[in-house]
Amino acid sequence: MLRLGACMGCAVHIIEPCGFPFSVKALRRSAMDYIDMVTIHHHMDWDAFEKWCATNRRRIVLLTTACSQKHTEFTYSETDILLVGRESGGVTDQVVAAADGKVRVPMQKQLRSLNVAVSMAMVLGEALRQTGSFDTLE
Ligand SMILES: C[S@@+](CC[C@H](N)C(=O)[O-])C[C@H]1O[C@@H](n2cnc3c(N)ncnc32)[C@H](O)[C@@H]1O
Repeated sequence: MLRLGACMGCAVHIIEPCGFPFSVKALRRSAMDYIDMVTIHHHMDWDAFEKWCATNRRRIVLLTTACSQKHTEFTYSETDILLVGRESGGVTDQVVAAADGKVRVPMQKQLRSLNVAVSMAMVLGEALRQTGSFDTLE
């Protein structure tokens, strides 16, 4: 995800409690030198993240299998925050309630879900395409 953010020029927000020990050292191990090329916002809890979004007038667009809106039928803005849940447990009801929009990547009916990074890459790709942001990349 950090590599995706670095390559696409998108900031990454990490909200505690996250599913892995957060430290620059640990992130550097997995994201290698890409970590120096991505802006990381680290929020101590959900309330802090929501406050940041309100202060910075950001819309929260939740990626979830539990909605009917296809990710290709949603209209994105450049300042949207695309939010994914935990690999293990998804998101809480509080997070679902706070989302300004929800999108689902269509899948084969009998399967449960994509993984976090793959679903994010697909939705981010559509958002970047719609907002013309790919034009600013090489
Ligand atoms: C592995 S899934 C979580 C599975 C978890 N057991 C659940 O029931 O939510 C991790 C995250 O990836 C995202 N995700 C996975 N597949 C998706 C899809 N088809 N459409 C939208 N988001 C998806 C969601 O944000 C989800 O919270």
